[in-house]
Amino acid sequence: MTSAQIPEEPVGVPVRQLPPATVSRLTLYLRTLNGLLAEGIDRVSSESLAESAGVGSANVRKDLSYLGSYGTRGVGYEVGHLSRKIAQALGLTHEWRVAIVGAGNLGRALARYAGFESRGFDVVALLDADQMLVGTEIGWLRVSDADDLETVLAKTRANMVVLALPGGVAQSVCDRVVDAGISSILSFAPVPLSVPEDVNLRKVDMATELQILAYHAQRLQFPPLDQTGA
Ligand SMILES: NC(=O)c1ccc[n+]([C@@H]2O[C@H](COP(=O)([O-])OP(=O)(O)OC[C@H]3O[C@@H](n4cnc5c(N)ncnc54)[C@H](O)[C@@H]3O)[C@@H](O)[C@H]2O)c1
Repeated sequence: MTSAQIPEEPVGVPVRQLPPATVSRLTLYLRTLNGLLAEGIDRVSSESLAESAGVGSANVRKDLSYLGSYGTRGVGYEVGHLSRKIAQALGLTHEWRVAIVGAGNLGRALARYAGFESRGFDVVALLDADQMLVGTEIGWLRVSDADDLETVLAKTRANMVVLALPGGVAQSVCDRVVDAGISSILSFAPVPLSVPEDVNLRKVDMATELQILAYHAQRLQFPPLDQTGA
């Protein structure tokens, strides 16, 4: 069966539970595929998809097989079909409406970033507790009062929340967000947060990422003795 003959999955329902590394790579493939679509290219081989996404071609074939997509030898994958399939598996065919809580340096930068919309995320609200910020315009958003969190989330039909708050208030705001019925939360706060099991919480920790990078940089600079032949 060619990829073009594979029946469509119901919108937004992943074919099966995907390994986390596959989910990360799918986002890379999707970016590449969307670039190809924009250039009017309608076929891609697993090798060139692998190369442009910066992963191995065996990874590509394995990852795409989870979605039921097996390219045709010598013909490759149909770009439009594959991009829709990945978007479905990643849940990107849903309407994601993002509210950012905390309009400080980070929240403002995120709110002004124009790249979310093209990736399927509509930033619909920006909230802060500082009355000097409430009512000011940042990008195309007016900062709402964090006291009105529940009302703003309901009014804007937000279904995803980004916490760009100081650590000290993050848990209490997170609890309110969860009580308001939000089950997808991305936190930048430098503290562990607890949420109920049915809530997806992702944490972005740049300092940890930098530490990991430092570790790898150090290994490159000072390779272990057995690799130098010494
Ligand atoms: N994870 C990362 O990679 C990363 C990188 C940078 C910053 N951070 C963290 O992100 C958070 C935000 O960073 P920042 O530089 O924007 O800080 P900031 O101090 O500039 O902004 C924080 C904002 O939160 C608001 N706030 C405080 N309490 C609130 C509440 N109860 N409800 C709503 N708003 C409230 C403040 O008024 C302020 O505007 C910090 O916790 C910081 O440590 C994380």
